[in-house]
Amino acid sequence: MQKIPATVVTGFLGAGKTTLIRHLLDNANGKRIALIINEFGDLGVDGDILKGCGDETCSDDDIYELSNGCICCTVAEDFIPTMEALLARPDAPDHIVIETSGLALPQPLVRAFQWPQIATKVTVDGVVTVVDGKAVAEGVFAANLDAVEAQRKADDNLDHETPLSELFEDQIAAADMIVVNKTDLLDATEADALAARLEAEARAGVHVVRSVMGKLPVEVVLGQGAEAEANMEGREEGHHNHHHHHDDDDDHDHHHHDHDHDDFESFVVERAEIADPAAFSAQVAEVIRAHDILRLKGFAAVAGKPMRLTLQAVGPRVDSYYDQPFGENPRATRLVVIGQTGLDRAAIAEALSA
Ligand SMILES: Nc1nc2c(ncn2[C@@H]2O[C@H](COP(=O)(O)OP(=O)(O)OP(=O)(O)O)[C@@H](O)[C@H]2O)c(=O)[nH]1
Repeated sequence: MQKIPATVVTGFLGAGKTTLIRHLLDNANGKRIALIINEFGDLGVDGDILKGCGDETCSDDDIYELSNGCICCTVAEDFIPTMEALLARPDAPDHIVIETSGLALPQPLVRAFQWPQIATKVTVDGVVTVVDGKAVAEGVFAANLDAVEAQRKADDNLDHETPLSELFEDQIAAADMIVVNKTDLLDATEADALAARLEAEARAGVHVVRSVMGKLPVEVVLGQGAEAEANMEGREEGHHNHHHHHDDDDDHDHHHHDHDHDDFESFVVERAEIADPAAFSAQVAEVIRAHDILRLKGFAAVAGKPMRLTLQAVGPRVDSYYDQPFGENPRATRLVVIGQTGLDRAAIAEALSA
C-alpha cells in the first residue's frame, strides 16, 4: 500500500501559514486534503478560516485541531492518536497537511513519523517553512513579537525555552522548501538578499520560493516526495550548513507580485526516445541542479520498450518507472519543467535533449 503523503507547514506566528494552506485548499483541484492544525494560543481562528470554504476538498470532518499545546511536545498524547484516527478512516485523504504552531520545533514532529503506529501508512512529503519576509528582513523573525511571547506563556505543555533565533534556525534546517512570504512588503533587492541568505542557511538543494499571500502553485508545494522522516540528516536542531549550491543569481531578477503565479512558469520539452533510463535520470538531475528547476515531470519513450517511462523529479531526486504501454498514444517524450520565472528555456531544452 502506498503511504499517504503529509506536508508539514511550519513558521512563526503570523508568517502566513494559514493563508498558504487556505490557498492550497482553494486550488486543490479535486485532491482530498485532510488538515491537522496545531492552533494553540489563538483561539481557533485558523480553524475558522480554513473551515466552511464549502468545497468538497476540505469538509469540516477533514480538519483535526490539536489544541493541547505545541505539537512537538505532545506527540504521544495528541499527534499520534490523531493521526491514527485519521488513518483509520475508510475514506483516506489523498494528502495530509499539518500546520504546526509557531513555536513548534519541526524536527520532533518529523521524527514522530518513524513511530510504528503510523510509519507504514504515512510519510513526510515535505517540510515547508513559511517565513514572514518583512519581519525577517528587519531581523525580528515575527511581525508581532508580543503575540509570540503570549503564545509561549499560554502553552503549559511547552517543554522548550528555545530562543526565537534558534527556533528560526531549526525551522530553516528542517525545511524541504522555504517560502519567503509577504514579498509585497519588500522591494526586489531586499527580497533577493533575504532569499540568498536563507538559501545559504538551508540544506543543499532546498528551494527558496517567494510568495504573496501564500499563492504558490499547488504542484510546487505538495508532492515533493522528500520522505523527510527517513532522511533526518542535516535537519537536526541547530545544524549549520553554510554552503552555496548556486552561484548565479540572475534568475532572481524577475519579480512581479501583482498576480497569482507570476513568479512561476512552466513549459514543455519534447525530445527523441531515450536510450538508457538510468543515464537519463542522471542527466535530468544535473539539468535540475544547474538551472534551479523546482519540478520536472512527464513521460519518456525508451528505445526498444513498449511501456512508457514516467519521470518525476523534485530537487535532486529523480524517480522513474514504467507505468503503462503507449498503446494508441504516440511514442513521445514530453517533460514539463516548472520553476520560478526566468528559466533559461532554450538552455534547458537543449540540455534535456542532449
Ligand atoms: N501583506 C501581506 N500580508 C499577508 C501575507 N500573507 C499573509 N498575510 C497576512 O498576515 C497575517 C497572518 O497570516 P496567517 O496566515 O494567519 O499567519 P499564520 O502563520 O497562519 O499565523 P498563526 O496561525 O497565527 O501562527 C494575516 O493577517 C494575513 O492576511 C502577504 O503575503 N502579504
